[in-house]
Amino acid sequence: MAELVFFSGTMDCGKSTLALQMDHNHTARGRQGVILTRNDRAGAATISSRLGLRAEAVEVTDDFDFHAHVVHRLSAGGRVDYLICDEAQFFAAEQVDQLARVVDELDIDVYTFGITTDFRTRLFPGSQRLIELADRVEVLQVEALCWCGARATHNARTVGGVMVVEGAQVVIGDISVSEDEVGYEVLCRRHHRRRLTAATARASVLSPDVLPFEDQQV
Ligand SMILES: Nc1ncnc2c1ncn2[C@@H]1O[C@H](COP(=O)(O)OP(=O)(O)O)[C@@H](O)[C@H]1O
Ligand SMILES: Cc1cn([C@H]2C[C@H](O)[C@@H](COP(=O)(O)O)O2)c(=O)[nH]c1=O
Repeated sequence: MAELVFFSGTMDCGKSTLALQMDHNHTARGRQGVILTRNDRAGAATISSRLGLRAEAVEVTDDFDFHAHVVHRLSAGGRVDYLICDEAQFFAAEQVDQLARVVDELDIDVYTFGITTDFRTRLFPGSQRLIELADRVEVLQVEALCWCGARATHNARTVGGVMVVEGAQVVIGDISVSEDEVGYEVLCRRHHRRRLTAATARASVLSPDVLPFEDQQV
């Protein structure tokens, strides 16, 4: 029986790498799939991983209908055994419902990949609907780490290394960006709550006005 699976985690935990690996493994066994994504950092109609892998993909737009897209391919004589859907947090809730229809009515496996929460720790609409509808939610095994060494569970948005809490939900970006750019950093919940990024933690340790690092409740 086909299934709808949501592989989730923080930014930089290997989701796109896993998506490309899964596509490779299925293709190697003669299965035919379609890769789809929305707003990849590398540009439109592309899926990219920080390990250097990338592939062409179908770009999902606001008015894209997953069910209609697959039916169209099948009607044109194509074969579709599975869908790989990256950056699924950016999909609309209705689009996730369409993915569930693809699984249930067309018996096609749908593997989705995305971050669950935004820089304010709120669920993205696509992720929320996937958690509600998926047959399985899988948390990636490769753990991204907070600067303190604990497992990173949350995504912070930064400007010049300082965490910000105001702004649009969607701002395409990356970790490790230059000082003046909007970027992201993964943190444990404790440090996300305290808005303590690697840069601000370093600055507070270096400041003569604060207690030594180990004496602080960080
Ligand atoms: N130079 C490197 N050497 C080994 N692994 C790396 C390197 N750069 C990135 N990675 C791995 O790639 C992961 C990020 O993969 P990616 O698929 O881009 O993540 P995501 O899609 O979840 O944001 C990192 O967590 C790390 O494990
Ligand atoms: C937390 C957060 C992230 N984003 C964007 C930033 C990136 O373009 C993607 C995540 O990509 P990754 O492959 O998982 O690294 O999401 C955003 O728009 N808003 C946010 O709050």
